[in-house]
Amino acid sequence: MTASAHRHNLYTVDQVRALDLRAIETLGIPGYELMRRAAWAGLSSLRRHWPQLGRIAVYCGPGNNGGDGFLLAALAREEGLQVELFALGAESGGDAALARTAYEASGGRVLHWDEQSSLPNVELHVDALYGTGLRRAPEPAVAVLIERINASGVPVLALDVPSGLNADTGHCPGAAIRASVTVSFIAAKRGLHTGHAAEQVGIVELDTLGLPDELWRGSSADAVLLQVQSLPPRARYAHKGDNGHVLAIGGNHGTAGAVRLCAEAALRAGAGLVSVATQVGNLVGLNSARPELMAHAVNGPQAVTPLIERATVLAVGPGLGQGAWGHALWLTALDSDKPLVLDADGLNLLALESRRFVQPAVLTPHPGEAARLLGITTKEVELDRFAAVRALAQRYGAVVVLKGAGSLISDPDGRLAVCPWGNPGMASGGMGDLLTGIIAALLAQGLTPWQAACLGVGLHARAGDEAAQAGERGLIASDLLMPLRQLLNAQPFDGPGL
Ligand SMILES: NC(=O)C1=CN([C@@H]2O[C@H](COP(=O)(O)OP(=O)(O)OC[C@H]3O[C@@H](n4cnc5c(N)ncnc54)[C@H](O)[C@@H]3O)[C@@H](O)[C@H]2O)[C@@H](O)CC1
Ligand SMILES: [K+]
Repeated sequence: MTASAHRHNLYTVDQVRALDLRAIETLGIPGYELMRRAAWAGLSSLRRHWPQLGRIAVYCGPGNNGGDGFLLAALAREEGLQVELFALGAESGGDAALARTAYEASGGRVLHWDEQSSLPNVELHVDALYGTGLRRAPEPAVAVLIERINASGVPVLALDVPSGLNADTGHCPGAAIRASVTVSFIAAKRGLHTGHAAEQVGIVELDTLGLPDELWRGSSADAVLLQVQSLPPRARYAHKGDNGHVLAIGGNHGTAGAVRLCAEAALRAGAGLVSVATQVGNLVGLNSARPELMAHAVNGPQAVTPLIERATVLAVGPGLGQGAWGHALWLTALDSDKPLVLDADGLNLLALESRRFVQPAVLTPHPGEAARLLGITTKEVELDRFAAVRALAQRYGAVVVLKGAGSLISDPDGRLAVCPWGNPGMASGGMGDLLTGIIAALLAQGLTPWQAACLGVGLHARAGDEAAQAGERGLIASDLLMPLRQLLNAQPFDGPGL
């Protein structure tokens, strides 16, 4: 595996530890040498981002992350920077103790932090409190320090992991550093790319500490980051029948907008034909707003069955409701053998009446829906989004997209991809309806559920980023439709990811 390939791979903390150990035991590189390289990597990132700096503060915790901080402080002093260094937590032995000795031998002073201390007057804070060894929420005195650093308005360089963020899960059990830049060592940790991480990490850089490619050979990653991708150009002789027929089922009284957004996204994502099965009262509105849609009034299973038979893929749930009408359509859709995408009330009904999918299926829950499907709380889902999405995919025999910052995609075999795009402007009504329509359209064009979910999530998030260039607040779902079309038709990228 080449250095560039493993940059898209994400690892669990245990996998990173195994790589560390392999570097030490198999390649014969001492742990202290790795720590020295980590300190160099931190200092060169500092120099790149803040070339004019004169005064820095370094906060060192009790473990090896603190060791990285001591050595960075010693190197920074040698380069003529003024360094204030605070040590927190009981002194530990091993490489971290050697690093502390090296710092003190360079003439550096170690200060002690308590809640009465004030932050030094510096131009940059270097966070070396906790790395991959975080076990629990930082204790109160450290939490106070973290809050003060975050409130100081001074930039923060985090070594390996912003302290307080669980590098395995992306969850923060308590106070956590909000970094401007995180320089991560050896391998990309998966927890820096989903959940709370979006708020904490800033710019993430990876430094592989000069380790040779053979280190990664034979080691498997836990997940991949999605790559930029689009669909290949259409055949010149294509006709609409070649590009699939999506049937969107939903739009109960008062929620016609949801099914319209879903159907319109399916059109913009390239489906050849898009039909809508909905309440009779929505027909006029749908037809006049989007004449390309074929809207049908359905009052129950008999009316929807022939529409399902003509469709390639079903998008079930936007605005469906959980009443008798929605439930009857839902059952008819699930009992057909048509590939489907299930969202919103389609998922809420599934939580009430569980089943395993025999047909190709993609489920797109947000954390609240995922919690209902798993019978746990939303907080428990957020504690470990990786475990939650894998459990869902396995339980339902489907590809599952767990939405939210750093959306995750998993299949029943445990394969996992993480979306690096998207922004908080997308936390607004209708965004999920679009995603459902996009994935359905990609399935209808012949992609597998895994490919359709990966490409669909990536296109949706990137379209959201394009649309957010005019501002995150006030971004509405329809704003994504034009960028979506452009991104879908861009040159395909032939890299890893799908
Ligand atoms: N060979 C290696 O393993 C290398 C490790 N490196 C650094 O070492 C880090 C991992 O080091 P460690 O495994 O020593 O772990 P950390 O330094 O991340 O932290 C663990 C220490 O903090 C304590 N701790 C954890 N959570 C706490 C909390 N909430 N409150 C108080 N104390 C808490 C633990 O008991 C332990 O003493 C990496 O993130 C990286 O920065 C780098 O030096 C590169 C090489
Ligand atoms: K840190």
